[in-house]
This record gives sequence, structure tokens and C-alpha cells, in this order.
Amino acid sequence: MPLVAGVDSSTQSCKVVIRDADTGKLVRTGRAAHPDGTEVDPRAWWQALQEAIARAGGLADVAAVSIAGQQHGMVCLDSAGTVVRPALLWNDTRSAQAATDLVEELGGGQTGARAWADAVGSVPLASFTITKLRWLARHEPDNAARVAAVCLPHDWLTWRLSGTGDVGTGDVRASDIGTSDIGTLRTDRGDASGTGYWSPGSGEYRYDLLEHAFGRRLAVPVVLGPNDRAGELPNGAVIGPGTGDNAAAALGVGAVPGDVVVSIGTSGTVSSVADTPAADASGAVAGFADATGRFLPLVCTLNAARVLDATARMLGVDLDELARLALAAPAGADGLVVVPYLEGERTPNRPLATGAVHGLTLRTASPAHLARAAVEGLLCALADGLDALVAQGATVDRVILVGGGARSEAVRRIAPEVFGCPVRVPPPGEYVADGAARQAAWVALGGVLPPSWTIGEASEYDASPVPAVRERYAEVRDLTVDRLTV
Ligand SMILES: Nc1ncnc2c1ncn2[C@@H]1O[C@H](COP(=O)(O)OP(=O)(O)O)[C@@H](O)[C@H]1O
Ligand SMILES: O=C(CO)[C@@H](O)[C@H](O)COP(=O)(O)O
Repeated sequence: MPLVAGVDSSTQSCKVVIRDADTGKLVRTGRAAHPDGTEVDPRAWWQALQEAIARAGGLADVAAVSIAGQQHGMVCLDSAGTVVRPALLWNDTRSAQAATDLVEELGGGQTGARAWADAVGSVPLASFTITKLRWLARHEPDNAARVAAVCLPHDWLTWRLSGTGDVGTGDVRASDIGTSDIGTLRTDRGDASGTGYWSPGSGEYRYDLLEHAFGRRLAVPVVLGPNDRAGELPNGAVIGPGTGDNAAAALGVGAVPGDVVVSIGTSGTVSSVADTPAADASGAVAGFADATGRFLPLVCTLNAARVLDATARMLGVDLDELARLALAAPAGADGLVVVPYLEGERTPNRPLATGAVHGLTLRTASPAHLARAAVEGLLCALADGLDALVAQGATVDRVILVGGGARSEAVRRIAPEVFGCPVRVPPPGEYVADGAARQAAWVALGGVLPPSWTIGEASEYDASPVPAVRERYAEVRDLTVDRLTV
């Protein structure tokens, strides 16, 4: 019974699962919190990883480990492998102007957008690493001058794990010891496809675009195949390539073409597995690669589970009470609409936007109406994403709902009304970490395909569609003001 470990180093926390490689049976878990903010010192992720591994009983008895992580974050290293500045995360919007400039510089408007989509599968938005590199070059020239290599959160953690050989005995080590050779950085197709300088279509880096954005060439990680080895722990356990969190979630739920995975975590994502790469010049759909050698067209919103957190905070209730309140109000909340752009928004591209509440009357000024409108607002934004994915050719046989927000009974029950189709909710779990564990098992066991694991009985939620909810949302979603300070 070989054991394998999977890690999800996500925006809010680090989660570790240890599973039986053959059957997928869950054996142990651990987690640790990440700091808040859209700019984070990567050593905080390393510390959280060590804590989460220790809480999961260590890695001494595992045969393989893979790390999945939040996509896009810019981790800059100097020639000695030291982190140059805190990483800018996927939800940091300071590079919005850089994104606009990069599209302009490739022809502007539709021409520039088409050129980027054809080159790297996606039109750059503030989330993408390449825009953060441009921001760094223009705003922090001293830091930029020190940068020798750029990598992503999961690449950096994988590199550190291969270098330190710490097998999680409970020993927390967040110092700069360990690997320093930037030539040994590794990544995978899934995460590389979110940089803006790697092409899912050709499987090659676009060094020309990286150089164009940053001003000079940088070292980048070698892109491994789906079950290649990235390194080894001292106990002989292999380290898998890892991947971006959304590619890992698709692997974790065993998504196949026809499945649309909707994840409600810090980000909201709508994605599907595809046999051909996407290249959406509208910028709504990012043409990512997946973790199995295929592709993962994906729509991402910046505002998902935290809209529920924020609404619960405003109402002074916990998340269970928020769900109860939301279900107590009628569908459509009698016309109350929450536009959920609390962190600005990425899809649609409104980096400076703020959220809004529309339709306040004496009748709708109630906790239940606000709770309902918040759930409906975040789901409407995801339903727009589902439309964009379908417009790019995705077929929707099944919608699978995952992420922390899927634990909300209100989200599960209201989703079919807003999406207009039933949703399947797998048993509560850490599907990103599970996908990483499945990849680790694939690396350990070999084979053409990842091992087939069953994930337990999904609950099916169905309800009559209520199109009026999306119609009302569409009427007001652009009626927001920009934030006062960036
Ligand atoms: N019962 C629940 N109802 C609603 N939201 C929940 C519930 N449980 C957890 N969450 C939310 O899930 C979010 C974390 O989800 P997760 O998928 O772990 O995020 P990430 O992977 O981005 O760190 C938190 O914002 C949390 O409030
Ligand atoms: O930017 C994207 C996808 O393009 C996000 O999905 C990040 O990958 C962060 O994910 P979570 O921490 O919300 O899971």
C-alpha cells in the first residue's frame, strides 16, 4: 500500500492530503493558514507547507508528493536563488495598466488581443504573470535589475522541497537554506500556461514576449510532462511536477470532456477539459493547458467565496446562518442585486471596480434579501463565465461544484436556478490537493493515464431555472463606481 501526498498551496491556506496510491483512500490530512493580502513573501508559503505537512504526519512514509498551487503569482529570484521581493498574487490588480499596454503594443484593440490569444492562448489581464513582470520593470527598477529568474508559487515550493529534503518531521524551516540553483527550477504545462509567456498550442516558451514585457531575458523553469519527476526527497520519494490549482482540481474530480467544473474558492472558476487549445480574443476565456496533456479553457472571477464571507460579516452572522437567511428569501430577492466586484474584477475586466447593491426598497432592506442577493450575485458572475466557455465550444453534460463555497447549502440549492441546469456536488473535500495526490500516484506507479480513483457519491441539486435573476443582474452589473485608491 504505497502512500502519496498531494498539496494545495492556495490563496488562503495550505492543505495536505495523504492517500493510498492504488485506491485513493484518504489516510491523513493537515492544513495551515496563509497570510492575507495580494502581496506575500513566498517564505510564508514554505512555512505553512511545513506546518501542514507536520500536521498530516510528515512525508517519511510516502512514495511520492506533488504540489499544486494558486496560479500566476510572480516569484522573482536573484542569481543566488534568493527571493527578490514579495510575490504579487493572481488577485493583485496593480498591473492592470501594464496589461492594457501589452495589448496596445501588439496592435491594440481586437488586433492586439487576437495576437496575444494566438500566441499564448490568453489575452493578458492583471492576473497574468507577464503583466506583473512589466509592472516590476517600470515601477521597481532596482528590484527588476536583481531578477535572474521568474517562477510560480508551485514551482518555487517544489524547488524548495527538492532542495531541502525536509520530509516534514515537524521541523519548521523557512530560512533561505536549501536549493539555490535557479537552473533546477521545474514547472508543468498547466501552470506555465497561466504566465502569458508560454504557449499551450506549441508547448514552447515565448521568450520574445517575456523579453518584450520585462526588457530582457530571464531564466524560467523547465516545463515537465504530466507524470515526469521534478526531484526526490532523501527517503527516495519522488516529487511530481505539480500544477496550477485549477488543473489539479480537474484531476481531483476526474473531469472528462463534457464536465464543467465550477470552483468557488477565493477565486470563482468555470473550466472544462478539452482536446484542443482555446484562443479567445475577447479575453473572457483563458486558454490554459491541463495536468494530463490536454487543455483547460477557464473563466476566472476575482470574487467568489469571500463575497459570502463579507456578506456574513456585514450581517453579523456565520456562514451557516448566511445560507439559512439566503434560502429564506425569494428567488431574485424581490429585485435586490449584489454586484460582487469587491476586489475589482477580472471577468469582466474591471480591475478598479467596486461592488454595489441595487434595488433597495423598504421590502428588500432585510438580512435575508441581502444574503440571497449576495449568493445570486456571485453565481450570476459565474453563469456569465459558463456562457463564455460555451461560446468557445465547451459542451456542458455535467456541472460539478467544488471549492470552499460549495459547502454552503444556499450556494448548492440556488446554483441550478441561476445556471439553468442541475449541479453535482461531490462529497466535501480538498479536490486540488487530491488532484496533486493523484498526479503523485501517477508519477509513482507510472502508466499512460493517472490511476482511477473513485471520489465518493456526489449529491445532485436540481431546481427550476429562474432566468429573471440573471436578466436583472445583467441590467445593473455595469452600474458600479471605481475604487477611490488603487
Ligand atoms: N460552509 C461554508 N459556506 C460558505 N463558504 C464557506 C464554507 N466553508 C468554507 N467556506 C469558504 O471557502 C473559502 C475557502 O475556500 P477554498 O476553496 O479553500 O479557497 P482557496 O483554495 O482559494 O484558498 C473561504 O472564503 C470560506 O469562507
Ligand atoms: O487566477 C486563477 C485562475 O486563473 C485563480 O483560480 C488562482 O489560481 C487562485 O485560486 P484559488 O486560491 O482561489 O483556488
